[in-house]
Amino acid sequence: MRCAAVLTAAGSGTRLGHALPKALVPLGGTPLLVHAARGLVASGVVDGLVVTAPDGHLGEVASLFPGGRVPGSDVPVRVVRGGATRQASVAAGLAALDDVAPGCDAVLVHDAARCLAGPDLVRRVVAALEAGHRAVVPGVPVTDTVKRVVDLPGGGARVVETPERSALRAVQTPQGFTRELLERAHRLGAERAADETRAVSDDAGLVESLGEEVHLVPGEAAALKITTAADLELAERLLSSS
Ligand SMILES: Nc1ccn([C@@H]2O[C@H](COP(=O)(O)OP(=O)(O)OP(=O)(O)O)[C@@H](O)[C@H]2O)c(=O)n1
Ligand SMILES: C[C@](O)(CO)[C@H](O)COP(=O)(O)O
Repeated sequence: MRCAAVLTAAGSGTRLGHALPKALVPLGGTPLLVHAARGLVASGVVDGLVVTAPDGHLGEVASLFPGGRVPGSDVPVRVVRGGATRQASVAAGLAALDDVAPGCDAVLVHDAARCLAGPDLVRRVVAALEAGHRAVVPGVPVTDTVKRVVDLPGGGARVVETPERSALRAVQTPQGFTRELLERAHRLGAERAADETRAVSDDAGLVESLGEEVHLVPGEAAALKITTAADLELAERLLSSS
């Protein structure tokens, strides 16, 4: 199996509130997106990488990959301009796959924001693809009780349902797909984007809307998504204790 990865790094990081776009924020002195790229490559199962960069930062992102390679490896990198949404950024990345891994038949989609995801996690996702699954997500059990709510007209919200917790998983990235399935799911996603009221927040969600099966593999705590300043502090502690 020939596997390429799309590393989504084009978000602004509004909830983090840093002066830099989130993927360029340093963790232990190294930008989040470089940590994430190294984690993918350390798995030994990624043949090429497309990075989606924030508008206005393409040169800066490219300079993090001297010679067009992930530092410390010979894995080729192409930097492309991301889109207005994560979904649009992934689609832009998919269009460049053949520049880094011509003819690849599997794709990982990974968030720069999950910068500490480790090589074992990446290998678990790819092993499930190699075993014949066409869509694979890593997930961890949910530890909070989750409520479905509706907003009230005057403000606040009302609980309408408590889903059975044992059946819930918080899903992470990298998510893995056969290339054919992911490209088909994104074509459908682009068609629906204009009139869809409920945005799909991950790639597996697009695949599910095709009626295709998505396989779950165990996730890991280190693959937390850096969303807020508190997440960044936690990641700093995890990094310095590793
Ligand atoms: N238009 C976008 C939006 C997000 N992303 C990437 O998708 C991942 C997950 O997105 P999220 O954590 O929501 O990042 P931001 O959109 O930057 O965060 P915020 O919503 O707080 O602005 C991140 O690695 C982010 O860089 C992207 O490539 N293109
Ligand atoms: C793809 C993802 O990381 C899976 O948990 C998540 O859906 C991204 O969500 P965000 O709101 O774009 O951070």
